[in-house]
Amino acid sequence: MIEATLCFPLRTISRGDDPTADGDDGREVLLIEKRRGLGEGWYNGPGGKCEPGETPQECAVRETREEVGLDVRDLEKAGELRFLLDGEVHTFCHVFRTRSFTGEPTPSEEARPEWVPIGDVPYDQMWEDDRLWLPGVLEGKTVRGEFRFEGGEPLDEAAFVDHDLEWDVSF
Ligand SMILES: Nc1nc2c([nH]c(=O)n2[C@H]2C[C@H](O)[C@@H](COP(=O)(O)OP(=O)(O)OP(=O)(O)O)O2)c(=O)[nH]1
Repeated sequence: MIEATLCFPLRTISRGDDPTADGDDGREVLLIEKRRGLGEGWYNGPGGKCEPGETPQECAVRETREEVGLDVRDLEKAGELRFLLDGEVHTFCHVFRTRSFTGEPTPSEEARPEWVPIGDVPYDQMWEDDRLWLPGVLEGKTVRGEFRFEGGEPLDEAAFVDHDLEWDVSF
């Protein structure tokens, strides 16, 4: 089983009197367009696999720095997601969010970062399950989820079959 993390940096920008502004109140999330590996070509949060001896928080901080050059702090645990492939746990993913960071998002070989208004998150260019749990995570909720895929490796080519979700959990 792979242990992995995702980190969603959040900010609120001032939109002044912009009449075209939608209902996000200027709230944005830093997404990446993944340039290689699992989920290549899709949008996601920064993140990746935990290294031996590393806590999930340490992993999320390291991956965010490596992928987009942002130093995140004060991570808040927002979710635990289990991805099953053909009945076996394939990946256990810890999800974090934070409003504390320093640095400027910078592209790397792995990722192209982009601030996205939370009402414009491109769910049609993301893992199929993300539309089920990410909106709640971006609204400040906590979630525990299980997502079942079938069809063999790699996970990002398997078919998403069904899921269970529990909201407002404590970690
Ligand atoms: N949003 C979202 N993320 C997912 C899903 N399934 C899944 O593995 N992930 C995440 C967990 C990890 O952060 C990431 C995959 O790990 P990774 O980025 O290290 O994978 P990789 O193959 O590129 O690995 P590497 O060689 O670069 O270390 O994708 C999903 O359904 N939705």
